[in-house]
Amino acid sequence: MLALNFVKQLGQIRLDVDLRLPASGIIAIFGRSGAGKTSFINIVSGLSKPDEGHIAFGEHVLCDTWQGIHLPPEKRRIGYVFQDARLFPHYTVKGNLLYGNHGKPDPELFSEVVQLLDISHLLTRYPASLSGGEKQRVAIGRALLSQPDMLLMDEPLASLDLPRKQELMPYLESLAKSVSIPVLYVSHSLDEILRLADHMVVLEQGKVIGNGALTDVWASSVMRPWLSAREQSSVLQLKVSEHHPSYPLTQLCIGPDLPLWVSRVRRPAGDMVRVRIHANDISVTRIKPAQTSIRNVLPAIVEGIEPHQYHADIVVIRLAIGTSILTANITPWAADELNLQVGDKLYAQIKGVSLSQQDLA
Ligand SMILES: Nc1ncnc2c1ncn2[C@@H]1O[C@H](COP(=O)(O)OP(=O)(O)OP(=O)(O)O)[C@@H](O)[C@H]1O
Repeated sequence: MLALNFVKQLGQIRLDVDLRLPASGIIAIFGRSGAGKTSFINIVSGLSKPDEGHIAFGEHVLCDTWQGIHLPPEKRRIGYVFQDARLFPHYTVKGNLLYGNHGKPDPELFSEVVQLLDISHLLTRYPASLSGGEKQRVAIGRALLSQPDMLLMDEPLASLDLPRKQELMPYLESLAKSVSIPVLYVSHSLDEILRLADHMVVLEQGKVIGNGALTDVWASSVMRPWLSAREQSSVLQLKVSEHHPSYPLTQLCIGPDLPLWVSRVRRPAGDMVRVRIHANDISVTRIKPAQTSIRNVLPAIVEGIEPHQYHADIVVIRLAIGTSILTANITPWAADELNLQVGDKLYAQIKGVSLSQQDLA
């Protein structure tokens, strides 16, 4: 477990953090510009000192202002990937990768990292001849080869144009699936976070206003101001049940005896996949429709009904389906005509389910 408890005055803003974070997986640090994200990870890395605080990874205390402990960055066993790759221009890619190991890495780890990031063909090249995405892959490789206990990534895609972002994303997705250390990943891109993170921390004006599993934070009211009506969605982690024998479809399990059919995924039964269901893609009906083209018509119970905070033409319905909660956007007219009440039993028709590109067959 990563225990972070510190305060630091940053001009007008007081950064005030008290968190216990998981010991592995990608932990997104999200918030507006100026919320304190970079200051937060600079304190974890040791580049900056808190006014007061205690930071420990398991038994390893990195900082304790009361005991006078403040390990310098190089003693913290932390890998850091910045927005710009910051490679040494006079070293080849291989030289850059070996920098943190005094030229002698574990050969097995070296080939694993080179393979993960697909950089074997770049090893003899110099940074000046690499694209922005390739440079970032090398920077990530260098950080991993230093065998850190923790990785900090501060907007690693921010300086790249869209095609380069798309080029790097599959490597980050592979990294996300393979890391066994915590990765603190600063970003203000919700798309990136949805594709990569397991856990999410939301900062506002230096304070932690959201912290937990990504699916829980995503469903919480904390995220409302960031999502337009079109982007409002539920994010669920569901188990693969089976693949359709005739059609390119896969059945996921959204609850006991509740199948959710999605485009075919490339994972075997039993694996978990993350899906996103937009609130605008769910409609509700009191009677189970017969002979509909929509494959996913599921029994649901109304858990909540509230007007949309920012859109007068939308009513947000929270639906319990199996063990999941989904939100649906409907018009106030439809809500009145259906005379919806909390506790009502309905059918939810789900028109679309998005999956990550990596999960699709
Ligand atoms: N050493 C400092 N002295 C005074 N103010 C500071 C200091 N460092 C940061 N700040 C202020 O603290 C706030 C948080 O800055 P920080 O860079 O951590 O935010 P951020 O969330 O990473 O923003 P961005 O997304 O724009 O990078 C900003 O208002 C910044 O101006």
